[in-house]
Amino acid sequence: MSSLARLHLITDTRPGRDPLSTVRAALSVAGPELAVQVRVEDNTDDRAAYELAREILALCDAYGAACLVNDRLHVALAVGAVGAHVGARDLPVDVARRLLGPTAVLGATARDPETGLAAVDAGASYLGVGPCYATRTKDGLPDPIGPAGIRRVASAVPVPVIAIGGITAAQVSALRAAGAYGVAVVGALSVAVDPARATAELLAALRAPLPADPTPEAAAAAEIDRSSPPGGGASAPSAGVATC
Ligand SMILES: Cc1ncc(COP(=O)(O)OP(=O)(O)O)c(N)n1
Ligand SMILES: Cc1nc(C(=O)O)sc1CCOP(=O)(O)O
Ligand SMILES: [Mg+2]
Repeated sequence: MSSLARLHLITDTRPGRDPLSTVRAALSVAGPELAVQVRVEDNTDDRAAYELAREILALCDAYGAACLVNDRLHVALAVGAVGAHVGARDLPVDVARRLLGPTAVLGATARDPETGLAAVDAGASYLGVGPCYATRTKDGLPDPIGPAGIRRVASAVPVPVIAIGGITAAQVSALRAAGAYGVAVVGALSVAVDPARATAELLAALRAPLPADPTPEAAAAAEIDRSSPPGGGASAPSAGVATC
């Protein structure tokens, strides 16, 4: 895997969900632009977690996508996943880094800049930051932090921030503008009527230029404006801009 994917699909293994078909649909659209995080319910036994991770890793390999395992580092190691994700109630980040080795992808949950910086010091290669918005997928979370919370963490740390919690394609632009490198979703894909289409919409939002980003044409035009002022000759100061 060359660089961290911007779209992370986290598996939904709650009753009535079909994680494998959601992963297949998402991979068929996103290929290597997707990372899949295998996350199982706390009461799922290790054998079932291992079997699911093995199947998902095989699917990811077929599409050149990265497979990460949530919480259970022994499962990540057992199946040969590219990395794992840990949070406050899991093994500490430095221990996870030691177990996974120096080249593994290692995500850590952070909800504030201090926790984020500590996780990076301990070896995290990206941060999962949230909950951005209200979510029904996980109980017991603190209040949503919104794009402002993403900005606080993203502006403080030198690693990619993956925003999480209540995210659909509609929120991606605001989160990217706040500094998120990418997003992680559960429900936006697992409960979608058409998960392939929902994946395409998330990807389109992640690929779209941000409002502040000039188009290549506008950037080129601005470059020409800067180097050749109206009428030619030396640059004329623009109104209200002091020059020395
Ligand atoms: C990308 C990403 N961000 C945050 C989390 C949450 O991890 P954690 O706080 O350990 O909670 P659980 O997912 O283990 O319930 C995540 N999994 N992925
Ligand atoms: C697993 C998880 N962790 C979160 C955190 O903020 O740490 S939010 C979350 C659930 C995300 O699911 P959905 O995309 O359906 O809202
Ligand atoms: Mg965890």
